Amino acid sequence: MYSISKQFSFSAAHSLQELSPEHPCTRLHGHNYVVTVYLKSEQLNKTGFVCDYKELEIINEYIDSHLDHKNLNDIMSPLNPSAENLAKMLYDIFKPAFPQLYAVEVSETPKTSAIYEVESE
Ligand SMILES: Nc1nc2c(c(=O)[nH]1)N=C([C@H](O)[C@H](O)COP(=O)(O)OP(=O)(O)OP(=O)(O)O)CN2
Ligand SMILES: [Zn+2]
Repeated sequence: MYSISKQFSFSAAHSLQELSPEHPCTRLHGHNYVVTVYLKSEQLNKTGFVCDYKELEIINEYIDSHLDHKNLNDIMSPLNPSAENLAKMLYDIFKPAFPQLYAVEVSETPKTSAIYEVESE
């Protein structure tokens, strides 16, 4: 099995619900998000690629136009804009265009990340 990944970044704000009132993440704050998409295939195309990284440019375009410098609470409502929910949302958006997509990772800080991954199809 071959696997490839590509990273994209954007800046956005959010506040998290369903936390104790004293939790700092209930307040509006921002992150420099990093999104990593993972694609896999048992076979390579004639170029020797799972998929040309260049084909993933539409992911960049989506992130730039829909997520960058936005409030994720507006975009993801009624979902809580956690990294986990954002990873699943992006998987569902990009899967139709990229059937080899099997995971999306969302990192809010250099020390944390959440992954939505489909085990096997
Ligand atoms: N499982 C999750 N936990 C948390 C999420 C999340 O999306 N999923 N999000 C947050 C906050 O939005 C934010 O990411 C804060 O994270 P945290 O690691 O607490 O950030 P800090 O910089 O404050 O961490 P330090 O403890 O200072 O390293 C919270 N949890
Ligand atoms: Zn946060």
